[in-house]
Amino acid sequence: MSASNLIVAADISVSYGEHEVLKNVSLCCGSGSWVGVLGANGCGKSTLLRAITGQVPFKEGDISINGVSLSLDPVRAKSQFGYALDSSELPKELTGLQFLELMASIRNALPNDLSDRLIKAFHVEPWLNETIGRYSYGTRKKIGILGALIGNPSVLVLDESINGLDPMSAWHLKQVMDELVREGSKTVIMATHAIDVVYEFCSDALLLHGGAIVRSWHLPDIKNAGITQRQFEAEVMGIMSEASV
Ligand SMILES: Nc1ncnc2c1ncn2[C@@H]1O[C@H](COP(=O)(O)OP(=O)(O)OP(=O)(O)O)[C@@H](O)[C@H]1O
Repeated sequence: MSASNLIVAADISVSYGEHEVLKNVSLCCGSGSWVGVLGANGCGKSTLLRAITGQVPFKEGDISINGVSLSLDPVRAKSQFGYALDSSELPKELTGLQFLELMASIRNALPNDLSDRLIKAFHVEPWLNETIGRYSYGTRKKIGILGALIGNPSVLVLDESINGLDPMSAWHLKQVMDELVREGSKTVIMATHAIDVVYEFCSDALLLHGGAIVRSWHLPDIKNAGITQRQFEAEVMGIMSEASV
């Protein structure tokens, strides 16, 4: 990964009560990287993203976002990323437009070309003056993604954001994320079960199991070595089934 690390997690552990979900996890995501977090249901992918976004406390270690420590300066650290809110976390009583305006006011930002482009590409314009509670699952996902992009943050955190989008919207989202990371100044971290998307678009992949990162890949290296998507998928499945024994 790149020398300029926008997300650094050093030796963090996260528990819900007595249940320890992440154990001494460390990772670095450099600028210009798109990191896919893979793993079986319940392995802790969302928990890792919640720790990175300061929504669950971690024990030991630290997390820094764009060089700002979440423990020492949580407000400034949280201003460094855009997090695509889960459809269940969105304020149902606000219209889509009010939600986007709220995000813009929190981030002291104006709507930018990118949000305008995605609003059109996602075909959400007709919904912007409706309350979010009336949206379909996919439309709520789209508004969450649009909210994350407001203010042009250096770090984008996506939790299963492609899941539930119609194919055209998913295609636009992948293109936009690809363009953003290729510009070189951003990093995207994305929890997903879509191994095909990880193979095609991500620069790096991590596999979580048993509360730990059990394997990581730099995708350009494996592609240069001639490993196909099917072989990559088979390798991931092999490790997941071995790890489950
Ligand atoms: N708020 C919570 N309180 C208690 N336990 C929780 C909470 N959130 C998650 N867990 C537990 O933590 C573990 C990891 O959950 P998490 O949602 O991070 O997994 P995941 O890898 O994102 O799963 P999925 O692929 O199904 O989305 C699970 O055992 C889950 O039951």
